[in-house]
Amino acid sequence: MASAFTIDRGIIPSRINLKNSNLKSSPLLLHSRATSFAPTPKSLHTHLLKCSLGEMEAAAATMVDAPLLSRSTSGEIREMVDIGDEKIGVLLLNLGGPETLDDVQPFLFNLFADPDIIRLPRLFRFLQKPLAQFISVARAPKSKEGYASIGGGSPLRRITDDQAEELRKALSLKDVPAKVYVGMRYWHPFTEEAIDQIKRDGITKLVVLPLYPQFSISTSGSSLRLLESIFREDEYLVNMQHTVIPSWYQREGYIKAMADLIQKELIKFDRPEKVMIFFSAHGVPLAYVEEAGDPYKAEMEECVDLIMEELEKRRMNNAYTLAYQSRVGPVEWLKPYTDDTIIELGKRGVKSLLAVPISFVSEHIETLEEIDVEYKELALESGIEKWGRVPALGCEPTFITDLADAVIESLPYVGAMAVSNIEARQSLVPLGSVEELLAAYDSKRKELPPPITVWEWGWTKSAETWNGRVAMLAVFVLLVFEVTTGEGFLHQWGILPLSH
Ligand SMILES: C=CC1=C(C)c2cc3[nH]c(cc4nc(cc5[nH]c(cc1n2)c(C)c5CCC(=O)O)C(CCC(=O)O)=C4C)c(C)c3C=C
Ligand SMILES: [Fe+2]
Repeated sequence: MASAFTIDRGIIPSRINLKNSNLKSSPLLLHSRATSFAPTPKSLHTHLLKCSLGEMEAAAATMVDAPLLSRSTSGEIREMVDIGDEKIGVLLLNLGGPETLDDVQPFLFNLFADPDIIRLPRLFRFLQKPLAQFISVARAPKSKEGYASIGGGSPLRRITDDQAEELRKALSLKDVPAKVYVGMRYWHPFTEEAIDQIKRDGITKLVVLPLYPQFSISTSGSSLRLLESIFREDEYLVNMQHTVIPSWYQREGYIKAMADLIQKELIKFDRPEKVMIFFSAHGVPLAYVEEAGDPYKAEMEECVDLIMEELEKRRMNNAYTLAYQSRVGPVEWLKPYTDDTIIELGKRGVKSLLAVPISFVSEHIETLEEIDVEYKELALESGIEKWGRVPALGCEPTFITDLADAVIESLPYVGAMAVSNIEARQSLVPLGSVEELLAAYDSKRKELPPPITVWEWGWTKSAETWNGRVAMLAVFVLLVFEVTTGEGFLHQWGILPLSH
C-alpha cells in the first residue's frame, strides 16, 4: 500500500504523519510553486491534500524550479541542493524575554499589545494599547519577582544566540554557508532588527524557522503575522525568496534528541521503570484550539506519542501523562492543568516523577521557576517522593544537527513572489509562504475570545454603540468592585494582589 501522508500546499508539510509514512528520516518538502496539484487551503488542517509518495514525486516533477529529487539506494528521498551564488539566511523566530528587571514591564506591554495574545472584539480594538499598558504595569511586580529569582532576567537571548551560532556551524559543516539571524517577538533583538540586518547583508534566500516545535497561533503564528506585515511593506523583502518551516515536532532528529534527554534523566532514578514521565506543555486558552482552529493541542499530543514510541523502541515502557502549565487570566485554558495533575498523581500513589518541558527548546522562566521551584514543591507536598526534570534541548548536538537538516531540506522549496501572477502581486508576498500560512488560519478564524474577556453584544450598529457604552460602564463597575472587594478577574490574573 502506498504510504499516505498529508501535505499542505505551499507550506513545508510539517504534518506529514510519521506513523503512516515510510519517510521518517527525510520528510519531503514542497513549496508554493507546486500549485499544479494543490488546491488553495481553506484551513491548515481540514483541507489537507493527501497523496502518496509516488504522487508527490510526480507532482514535484511538474513544479516550476522543481527540486531535484532522487531515491537513494536506501529508498530515502534526498533533495539535491544547488546553492550557486545565493546568499542564504536563516531567521530564527522566538519570543524574547526581559534581560533586566527594568525590561519586565515594557516586555509585558509588548506581549499584551499583541492581538494574537489578547484579541479584543473589533469594537474594542482601540483599547489594545491602553489595556496592555494597564495589565503590564499591574502584572510587572509579580513577574519581576519571578525573573529576580532566576538571576534578574530571562536567559532566552543568550541561549537563542548560542543556538543560532551552533546552527550556523552545523550548516557550514554540511557545506551550506548561511547567516543565521535571531528575531524576537517581544524583546531585543526584535524581528524588525533582524530583518534590517538581513537586508544589509543582501540575503537572497531566507528560511524562516520558528523555534517552537509545535505551532500555535499565539507563538509561531504571531511571529509570522508580524513578519508578513514587515514583508508587505518592503520592496526588497517582497522580491526575496523565502520559505517557512511552521513546525517540526515530528522530525526524527528532534524526537530522538528528546528521547535521549529523557533516557539520561530516567536512569538517574533508583528504579527507572517506576518513574511517571510527566510532559508539561505551555498552555493556551481553550478557545484558541476549539474556536480558532489552533493545531497546538493536536501537534502536542502527536509529539508526545512519537517521543513515547521512540522510548518504547529503547525498551522503556514507562507510564506517562501530558498536562498544560502557565495559565494566565480567568478564562479556561487547555486541560488538564499541570498543578491539578500533580496533585492527582500524588493521590494516586505515584512516587517518582520526571517532568519534561515540551513546548520550548530553551530554559526560561517557566522551566527555571515554575517547574523547578513551584511544581517541585507541589509534587513533594502531594506525596511524590522523587522528582526529576529533563533539561531543555538548548544546544544539544543531535537537535542542532536536525535543525540544520530541516533548513537544508527546505532550500529547494524557497520561492519568490511570482511576478507574473496577479494574485501574487496583489498579496505582495510569495504565495504559499508566510502569508498563505496565516491565510489558512484566517479563512476559518472567528473572533478569538481573548484571555481577557471584553464584552460585545448585538449585531446592529446602534446596538453596538449602546453595547459599547454599557460595556464601558460594566468595566468601570467591575474595577470599582475589584478595588473595594479584593475579588475578581484582575486578582485572579495576579494583577491586583489577593486580599487574603
Ligand atoms: C509554546 C510556548 C508558549 C505559548 C503557547 C505561550 C502562550 C501564551 N503566553 C502568555 C502569557 C505570558 N507568557 C510569558 C512568558 C513566556 N511564554 C513562553 C512561551 C509560550 N507562551 C515563554 C517561553 C515565556 C518566558 C520567556 C522568558 O522570559 O523566559 C509571560 C511573561 C512571564 C510572566 O509574567 O508569567 C506572560 C504574561 C499568554 C497569554 C499566552 C497565550 C495566549
Ligand atoms: Fe507565554
